[in-house]
Amino acid sequence: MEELFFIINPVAGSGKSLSIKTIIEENMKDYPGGFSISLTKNPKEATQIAYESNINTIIAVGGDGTVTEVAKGIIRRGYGTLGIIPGGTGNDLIKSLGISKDPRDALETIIQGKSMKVDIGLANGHKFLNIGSVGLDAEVTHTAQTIKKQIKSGLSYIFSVFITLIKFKKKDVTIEIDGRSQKKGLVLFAIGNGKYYGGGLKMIPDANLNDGYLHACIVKDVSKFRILTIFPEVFKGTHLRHKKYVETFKCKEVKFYSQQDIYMNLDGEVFSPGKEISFSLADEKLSIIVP
Ligand SMILES: Nc1ncnc2c1ncn2[C@@H]1O[C@H](COP(=O)(O)OP(=O)(O)OP(=O)(O)O)[C@@H](O)[C@H]1O
Repeated sequence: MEELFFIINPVAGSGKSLSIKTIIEENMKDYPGGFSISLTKNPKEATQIAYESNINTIIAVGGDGTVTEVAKGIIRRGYGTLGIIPGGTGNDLIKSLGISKDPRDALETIIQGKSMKVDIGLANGHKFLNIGSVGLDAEVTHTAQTIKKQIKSGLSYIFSVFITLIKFKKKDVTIEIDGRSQKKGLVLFAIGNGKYYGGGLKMIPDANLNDGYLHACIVKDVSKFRILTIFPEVFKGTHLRHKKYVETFKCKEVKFYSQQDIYMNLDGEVFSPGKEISFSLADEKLSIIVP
């Protein structure tokens, strides 16, 4: 049995992750491989801690933000396996991986140590694991990061949807999918390897983490009333049945040109890439512990 290294974000899930420290200490005390724990002291620090560690298997204890940060450290280091114990307000990636949201069960999965190699997304050179998006969603995430300071709840994302919708204008874009170009007015474009984002929205139900393809969902230019009627269906993934407004595809590469400056959301982090984004898959994969 190999040594395990846990990186805990003590503020994730408003302290839920910190409470998992005791669960780890109790359940790991007789673990033959040995273990160590590090608590992050500052935002983004998990990437550097993972990068500097020489322990092969590193477990992120926190929300999707912490998971992405630890993953980036492992990818930059060039070797190793990622484990996840969910302790955040948002843990969307585990839903695509089949990892339990119960920390004890998730720890049991880690001890069993079965892993799978997942695809890594690339967007203008930035790596991501779950979903990248442009349009309404990215603007919602931008708003959510502002209002989250006031509303400490998974519902902050839902509130942000309504606030952003009021001022939202469609995006005029050209999308080049594996070399085939089409002009569109769109509300939302989401692409990646995971199915869920935004705290439980099943945006790309057909996505697959390890099939070597990017999976995308486009919500075309529709009225705000129509968006409001379709939106609740995204929780179940049944929005795909509205084929007139919602389109899905899988591909190797997407080039995205917008007439307006846009925001891009990559695994919950908002970027301002200007007017052009290129989405593809990295050459390497990431090993993640799964049930
Ligand atoms: N010690 C720390 N103090 C403050 N922020 C931290 C600390 N350690 C990590 N962070 C930051 O906390 C943020 C949120 O982490 P994470 O997504 O894992 O938790 P969460 O509770 O699900 O978050 P969110 O409120 O975004 O849903 C990350 O951006 C991370 O960089």
